[in-house]
Amino acid sequence: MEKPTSTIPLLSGYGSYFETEAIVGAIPKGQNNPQKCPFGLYAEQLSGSAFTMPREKNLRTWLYRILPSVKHGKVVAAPEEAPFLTEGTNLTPERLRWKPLDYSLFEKSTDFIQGLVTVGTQGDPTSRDGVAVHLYVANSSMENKCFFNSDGDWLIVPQEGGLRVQTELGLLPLHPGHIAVIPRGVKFRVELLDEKARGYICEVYTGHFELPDLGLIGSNGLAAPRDFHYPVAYYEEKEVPFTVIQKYGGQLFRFSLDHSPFDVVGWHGNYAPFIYDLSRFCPVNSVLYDHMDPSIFTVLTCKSSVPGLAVVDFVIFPPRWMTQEHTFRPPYFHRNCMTEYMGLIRGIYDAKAEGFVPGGASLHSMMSAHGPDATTFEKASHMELSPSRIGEESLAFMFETSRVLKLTDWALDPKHLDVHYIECWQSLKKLASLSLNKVD
Ligand SMILES: O=C(O)Cc1cc(O)ccc1O
Ligand SMILES: [Fe+2]
Repeated sequence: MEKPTSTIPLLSGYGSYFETEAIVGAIPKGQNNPQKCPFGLYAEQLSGSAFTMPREKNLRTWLYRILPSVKHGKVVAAPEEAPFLTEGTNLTPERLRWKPLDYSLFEKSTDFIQGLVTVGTQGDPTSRDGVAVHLYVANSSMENKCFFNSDGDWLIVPQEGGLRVQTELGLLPLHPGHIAVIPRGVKFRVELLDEKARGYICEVYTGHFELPDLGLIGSNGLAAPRDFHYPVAYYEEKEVPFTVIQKYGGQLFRFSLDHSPFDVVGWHGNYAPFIYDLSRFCPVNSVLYDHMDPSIFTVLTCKSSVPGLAVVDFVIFPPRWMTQEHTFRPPYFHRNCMTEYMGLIRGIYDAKAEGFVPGGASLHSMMSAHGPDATTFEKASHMELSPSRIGEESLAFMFETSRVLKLTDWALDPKHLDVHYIECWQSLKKLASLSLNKVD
């Protein structure tokens, strides 16, 4: 089922080496930094990995722009730019569930940066290791203002409202059901295509998001490299006062420009933002019996230095057929050494009959017991096991992290929580009656 596509031109191929020019000839031929660049452009390198990383992990892009990034005003602290973007300091192993972020959180006009709310953080962006979970809510576009994050990559999961993301490397359309990754350092601004927008963000301070290995699955399946789309070069030549917001070491700073920073006329390299349509995901699962671990649905991973241990995996629970025989089909009861933050883009999640609503979220931290609620357990224990379809209308996701999230005050405020969450398991009954076998 082909969906209407955006008119914004895009490049395709995860991890490819791209060359794109908004004006033919903007990229110098045969060398990166000639004495004089074509059309009087400035050459600037943006490095996403250390210069010396092995070739397969080496990330950098050459930008050919009207003015170099270095021409900007004095940097000043600007915590007021996003008052709810804070470090997490609270620890609790309790199972938590949140209501959807309220659009009236900010009464006035709120852009994507002003409407950021941190749920939890772990690690230290200044030692470049860790993870953070944020939410955003917005009702206005960023005007003559952009943002960049020195601390890591942002994986953005829109839940409501279409966005047009203008990046230094070009334009990206971003709609619910799709995701974007904006790598560390890339400047961007967010325009709203609808009246309001809301979503989730996973930030990694460590490394970068990448496609997971497929192991024995083979060379196809899950997210295919060709379904990742990158921007073509797109520039504006605007001499207007422009504000740049920078996140650096978890804190916000601001500086001004006298021109638009979206002035890159051509670029070549392999370090760039991208989008991915989650409906392109090709799920692989058990086709006979038992419930597989959710790692089978990993779209992108941010690896740690320990083989097989992710800093965070981005996992989805996509529309699919369930065919397992003599199997309890929803997620099992479990305790996990990883921490699971989940969100719902639309529909219903098969482990939770009610309460986990689109725009809401849940957190099951390291070793905290969780699983299907009592209603789901009852139903799935007795249902007839014919092939059944989790329909197009359902899409949940998980940020599964090896780090334990420290929560912000916002996240622990009962106003934002579903304070009755743990009641969903309390009516689980003892089903076994083993007293006959008891040895006195
Ligand atoms: O807790 C959850 O709902 C996420 C999850 C889903 C699943 O299918 C198996 C394990 C797991 O943690
Ligand atoms: Fe889980």
